Amino acid sequence: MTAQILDGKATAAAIKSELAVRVAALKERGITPGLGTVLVGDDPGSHSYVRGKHRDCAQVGIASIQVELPADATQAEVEAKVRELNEDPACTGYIVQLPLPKGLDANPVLELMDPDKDADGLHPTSLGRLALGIDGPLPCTPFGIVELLRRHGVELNGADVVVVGRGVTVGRSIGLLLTRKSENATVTLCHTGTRDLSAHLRRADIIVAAAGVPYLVKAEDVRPGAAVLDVGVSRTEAGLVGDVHPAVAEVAGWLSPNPGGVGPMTRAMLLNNIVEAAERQAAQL
Ligand SMILES: Nc1nc2c(c(=O)[nH]1)N[C@@H](CN(C=O)c1ccc(C(=O)N[C@@H](CCC(=O)O)C(=O)O)cc1)CN2
Repeated sequence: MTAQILDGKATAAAIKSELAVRVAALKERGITPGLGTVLVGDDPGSHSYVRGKHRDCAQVGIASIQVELPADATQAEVEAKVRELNEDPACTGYIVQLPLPKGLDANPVLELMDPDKDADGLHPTSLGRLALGIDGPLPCTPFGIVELLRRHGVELNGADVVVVGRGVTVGRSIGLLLTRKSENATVTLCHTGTRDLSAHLRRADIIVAAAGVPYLVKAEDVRPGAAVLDVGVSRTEAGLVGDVHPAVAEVAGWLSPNPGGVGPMTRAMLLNNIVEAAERQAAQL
């Protein structure tokens, strides 16, 4: 068996075309959505992701506000930038690129954001809304995964989903999305304390590998026909390496590759969150 590809690049392009139409409609009503980004430090991955986010904005007609701080910025300096974006009317939504450099605490920064401008769905209010089933911005990577599966016709209803990794951007929140009535999946969250990871993986209909451990998921861990999404990425001497071993493609029914899978979807759902927030704002006019 060779897995069918869950093509994040093509799916994200289709979503961006749909969003461009909605942005044009907002502009006709005098509303220009604007994405702000706060990028601290010189991590090359974070710089590349943020560049990608602003490139996407230009493609769909969303305005860009870019805030950059050096790696030795203080907690107070980062928080001051967040306060500025809270007050900036041109910025309808924004994100703080994670992780922050060592020595900075992301949680107080996220808490300081205006929840109505949270484009990442990572503010405590947004995560609380998700837990309570109240509409609001959804975390971009989990949202992108759901959308990628949905647009390829991969069944979530009743599926056994095994997630590996408990980071805040994926593992912590994806269970909240996938166990909603609309998705109706059963979710197991595995992490470094999990006793027999292979046993969990082998019974999964869908695997979301978001641990940041090179080739953690091997072909022998995957049930034939399962859908496997490679989310984690590690920078090694051999270049960027995902969490899923290439031989998994011979066993899985569906494979979301890395790159070209969940990454572009994360960016597309960020734009979606910005457009939805602007539409909510337009409905109040
Ligand atoms: N504030 C946030 N920080 C982080 C998030 C997030 O959702 N919000 N997620 C990740 C990084 N991330 C988004 O910021 C991200 C990761 C990957 C991609 C992407 O498009 N990847 C491409 C490859 C790009 C390259 O090689 O440089 C792909 O997978 O094809 C976009 C965004 C952690 N931080």
